[in-house]
Amino acid sequence: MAEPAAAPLLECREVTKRFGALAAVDGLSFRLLPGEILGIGGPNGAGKTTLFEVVSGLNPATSGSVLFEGADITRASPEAICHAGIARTFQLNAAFDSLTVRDNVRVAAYFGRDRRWWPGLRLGGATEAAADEALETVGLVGKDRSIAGALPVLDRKLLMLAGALATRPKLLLMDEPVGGLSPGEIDLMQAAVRRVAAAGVAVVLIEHVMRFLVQLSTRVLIMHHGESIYEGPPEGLVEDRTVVDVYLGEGASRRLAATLEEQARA
Ligand SMILES: Nc1ncnc2c1ncn2[C@@H]1O[C@H](COP(=O)(O)OP(=O)(O)OP(=O)(O)O)[C@@H](O)[C@H]1O
Repeated sequence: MAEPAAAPLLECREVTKRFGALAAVDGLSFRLLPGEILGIGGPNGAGKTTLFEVVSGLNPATSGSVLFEGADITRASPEAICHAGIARTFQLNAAFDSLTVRDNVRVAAYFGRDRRWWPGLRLGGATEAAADEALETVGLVGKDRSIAGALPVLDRKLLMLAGALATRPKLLLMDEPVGGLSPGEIDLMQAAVRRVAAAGVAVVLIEHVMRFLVQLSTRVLIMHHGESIYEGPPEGLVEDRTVVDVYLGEGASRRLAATLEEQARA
C-alpha cells in the first residue's frame, strides 16, 4: 500500500491580494511540507513580498485561504500567526538600532511567547534560552553586546534572522536574505539557513540571487504577475522556456545550469 502523503505545514488555496485594480497575488495555490526549503523567485513586482504579507497577516488576502497545520489563518492577526509558529524576516533590516544585539533578540523572544500574563522587568528562563539558542544558530554569540545600529550589513541580517528564530517558529519566511551581500557573505548566510533547516524549521525564502536560491531550495516556485509559472525542482528551472524568457534570460540561465552541474558533481 502507498505511504499516506504527509500533511502540509502551510497551504495557500487560490490566494488573491488586490490593491485596487491590481491583483498583486492572483489565485496562487501551493503546499509546503514539513522539512522543505521552498525558494520563491520571479521578476520585480511579481507579488512575492505581497505573498509574505498575506501569510504573515500584515496584509490579509482579498480572497482565498491560508492554512497552517490545517488551521485557517487567513484573517488571523500577525501576533496570533507568530504564536502559531510562523516568523519572518524583511527585505530591509528591522532592528532596534540603539539596543544591543542580545536585547534585540530578547525583545523578539519575549514577543514570541504565547502567554505573557505578567509583564514585568525580568525575563523568564525560557525567554533567555530562546534568545541564547537563536544567537548560537546564527553565529552572533560573540557579538551579543554590540549595538545593533553599528553592525555591518551581514550581521544586521543575521540579527534579524536571530530575532525571527527567537520566537521559536515552525516555519520561517525570509525575504531576500542575501541582497547586497558579497559571495563570501552569501555562503555564511547559506550555512546559517542550513542550520535553521537542520533544526527542523521549514523555510520559504524569496531571493533574486539564483545561486543561493537553487543551492538551498528543495523546491522552487517562480511567480510572474501574481501567478505561479513554475513549481518544481531547482534543476528544472533552466530548462523551462517560460522561466528563461520572463525571468532568467539566456545568460543567467547558462550560468545557473553550470552552478547546478557543479553542485551535482560535489
Ligand atoms: N501596499 C501596496 N499598495 C499598492 N500596491 C502595492 C502595495 N504593495 C505592493 N504593491 C504592488 O503589488 C505588486 C507586487 O509587489 P511586491 O512587492 O509583492 O513584488 P515583489 O515580487 O516582491 O517585487 P520585488 O522583487 O521587487 O521585491 C507591485 O506592482 C507593487 O507595486
